[in-house]
Amino acid sequence: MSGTRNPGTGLDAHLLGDIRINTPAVERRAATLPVRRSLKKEWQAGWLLNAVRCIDLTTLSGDDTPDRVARLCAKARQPVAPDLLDAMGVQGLTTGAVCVYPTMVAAAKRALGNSGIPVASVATGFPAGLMPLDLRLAEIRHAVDQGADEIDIVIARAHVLRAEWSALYDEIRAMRDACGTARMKAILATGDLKSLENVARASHVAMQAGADWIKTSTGKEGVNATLPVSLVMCRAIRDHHARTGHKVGFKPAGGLRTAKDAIAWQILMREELGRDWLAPDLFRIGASSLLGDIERQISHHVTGRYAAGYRQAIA
Ligand SMILES: O=C[C@H](O)COP(=O)(O)O
Repeated sequence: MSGTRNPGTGLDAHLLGDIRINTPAVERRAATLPVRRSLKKEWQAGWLLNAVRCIDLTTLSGDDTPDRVARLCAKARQPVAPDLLDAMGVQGLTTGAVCVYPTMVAAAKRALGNSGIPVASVATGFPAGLMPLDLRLAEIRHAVDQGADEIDIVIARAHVLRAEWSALYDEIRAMRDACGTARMKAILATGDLKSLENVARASHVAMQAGADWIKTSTGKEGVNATLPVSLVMCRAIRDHHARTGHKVGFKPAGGLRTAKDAIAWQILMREELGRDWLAPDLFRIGASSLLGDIERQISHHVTGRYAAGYRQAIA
């Protein structure tokens, strides 16, 4: 990530109290986003390649093993078949990061070697976050000791649902301190937060507490990333930038499976936040099974036909 980090601010309770969301207007605007730009074919391929470099290629399963993580890392290093990239004149394409559980960080670091691809680790009792705070902080420190470059924390949803904003702020601030030089993504688990107002409030608290990115979901909630929720989070990011001058990144995650999804979310970034938010330092897509469809579409762009599924064995 280039540039300075978001240092956060004090907790601004007034701002939280003033938040009002016009839900029908948000839903209408979100519905227009996927159809907003009719992309020329060449541009579509460019947007798909950009999506690849912004993917946090993820495995967060109970049956993860170091071997599976090593295979995922091989895919992160070479996310699209070299012949397709050659045909498009593209070199050195990698995913934005790989994202794993803390016990898999060492295996990911080994497999990624000197590729420069960051390892992101979930922590703080992912996905529910229902562990004592000292254990959640210890888990962050463990992941950082293992070599994690980025930490994806989960917030305690109860603090949002009970409007305990200073407790939420203090916890996230302590997590940011425990991360040290590792960049911190704050997962809001928006599917658990009950209202778009709560999504906006939690976004602001996380940014005020120093989150480097705010992220929609763990992938384990009943409802994961949606465009309306993402729109509300992006507007909170825009507002934070206008107030403080600091740019916070955005990471939609959970349920993003198709090349169409990848393009819709990039249009959202472009329309609501601008070009700066289309690069991996400010935009990541958390996904375990998106890359396969993107590669299929790229293959179709280059060869005029869809490749067989076995060519995109992972992700
Ligand atoms: O952070 C990433 C998510 O856990 C991925 O969710 P997914 O498996 O639905 O792509």
